[in-house]
Parts: sequence; C-alpha cells; structure tokens
Amino acid sequence: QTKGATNTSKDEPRVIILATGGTIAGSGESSTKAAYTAGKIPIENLLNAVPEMHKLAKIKGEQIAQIGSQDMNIETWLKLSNRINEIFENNEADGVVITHGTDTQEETAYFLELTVNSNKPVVLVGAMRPATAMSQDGNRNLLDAVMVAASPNSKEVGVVTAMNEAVFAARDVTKTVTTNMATFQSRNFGPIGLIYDGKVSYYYKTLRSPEKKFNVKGLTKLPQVEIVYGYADASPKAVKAAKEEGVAGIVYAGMGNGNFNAPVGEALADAAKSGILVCRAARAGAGRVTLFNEVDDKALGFVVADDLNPQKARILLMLALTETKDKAAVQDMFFKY
Ligand SMILES: NC(=O)CC[C@H](N)C(=O)O
Repeated sequence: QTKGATNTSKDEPRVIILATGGTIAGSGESSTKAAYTAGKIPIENLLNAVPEMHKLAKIKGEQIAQIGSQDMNIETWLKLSNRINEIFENNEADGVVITHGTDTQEETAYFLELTVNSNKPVVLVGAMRPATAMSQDGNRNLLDAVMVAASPNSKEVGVVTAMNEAVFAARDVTKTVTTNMATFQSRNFGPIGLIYDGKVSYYYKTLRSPEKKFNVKGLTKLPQVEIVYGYADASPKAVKAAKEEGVAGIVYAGMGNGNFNAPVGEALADAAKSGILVCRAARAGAGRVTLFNEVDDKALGFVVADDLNPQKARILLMLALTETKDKAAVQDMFFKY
C-alpha cells in the first residue's frame, strides 16, 4: 500500500517511490566495515532518512520488493512495469523513482524502457555504500533522484538511472565497477545529463526508444532466453544444453565483434536451424556487434545485438519473442530500439 504522503500544495510535483531493496536500503554492522545485507531498510525509513526531498515534491512510497537485485526476476519486472503504467494512466504521479540494487539495475531500467507506455520520468537509483556506512551515498542519490523525477527539465526523459551526479539513458547504462561509487557508465555514449547543486541539466536524448512499447499486461512469464559466454577454447556444451532445455532464444556473449570458435559456431547454427532465435552480442563492454563481419549471419541464421550488452540483448529478445519469431522483424528491433 501507499505510505507517507506529506505535502499538499496543489502545483507541487508528485513523485511515487517504488522501493525494491539493494544497498540503498542496506544495513551493516559498523560504519567502516564492508560487510552488510542489502534490502533491509523498509521504504518508511527511507522516506524519513532524507527530509530534504519532501521539499521538492509530494512523495509517496510503496514497497514492491525487498531484495538484493541479484535476486531480481521477471515476476517483479512485470509487477513494476504494470504498476508504473497504472500510475501514469491514472495520473497518480508526475514522476516515479525506483530504489534498486545496482547489480541488475541496468536490466530493470531497460525492461521498463521497453514496456512503460509513457515518457514521463522513471528514475532508478541505488547506492554503492550501505545506509549505515560512513560517507554513504544513498541519501544524496535518493535526494537527487527525487529532484530529477520532479524537475521540469525531465518531463519527457523516460526511463533513466540517476546516481553519483549523472543521469544515464536506460538502454545505455551499465555497471562497470564492482565496488566503486562511480560504477554506472555508458561506455559508448556517456551520460545524457549531469546533476549538481540540486539541479539537473540534460545534454543528449536517446533516439532509440520504440514508438510502440511492448505490452506485458496480463503476462506472468516471458519466453526463455539464456546467455552463453564466449572465450578461447570454449566447448559447445552450454549451447547444446540450452537447446536441449528447449529455450526460445540464446544470446551469445561473443569475443570481439561477437565471434565464436568453430565448435560453438556449429552448435549455435544448429540451434538456429532448430528454430531457436540466436543473437550475437559481445563480451567486450563497448561498441557494436555488426552484421556480416567475420560471421555470415544470413547463412547461419543469426541476428546481432548492435550495441546492446548481452544482458540487455536478452531482455529485448525475450520481449521481441512475445510478438514474433521472425528473424528479420527481430533484427529490425535490435537496430531500432
Ligand atoms: N550496490 C548494490 O546495490 C549491490 C547490492 C546488491 N548486490 C544489489 O544489487 O542489490
């Protein structure tokens, strides 16, 4: 249920915070030790932890989940997406903030980018230091995220992450460092906006958002897509296991421009022939996977992920497969979204 409405002035922006856990709600034994548990602190406490944010917007909070984001799952993605669509359809808020662990924040952001039917601000935020740590970053990040969601500059920004003074487009952002506060980056394009002194300034806007979002209303699961990692001297076992499992799609996190060795290539082509949608992505962390480089995608029956990293390519492929199994249509989505 919705908790903690405070201000009542009429033109004040309305922000709903959907809490899911993560380090931003993490609690440790001491202010200096690293050990802590993610997702301990409930939304009520987060709402009280940063009194300054109630001056920026009329804020309500809802607890959607209370997990470390390594346990994020499709069920919770669907719940989040449905709730956000409902919030905007019913005009319950002008912007949404999602408190979220950082491990899979980029995946949730991209899932919402593809399924939320509005360009109103949906701002994902987290922290790298738990709430009980010295120089914790969560309170500041939360204040900034509420500011971003409430800012008139953000009116059509869509789904973004806002952390450590930077705003990133959902499709581009990725976690790049395991423990550092500057972990979120977009290696290809950089941040779209910067936060400083309680204000957000935007510099770029992504052109790669579907005009028509995927409709996930009523769905309880998505077609199964597995990711297989590429490396020197890899065996084809993982690809074969995925095929035997009966998956609908395989994202292959290839070497370089999505490359594979001969045995893995054979297994992938065999999977594609059996009707599994095979998408080549890259483990490199930046750049694009291009059609017909060292690989004859047409002959082998593959599509390419373009600049989406493997975990994001999986999300687009799962959603694409709810609509079509046609390779050309799916490839088109990877080039457009
Ligand atoms: N910094 C973090 O948020 C990491 C904590 C946890 N693994 C999570 O992703 O929720």
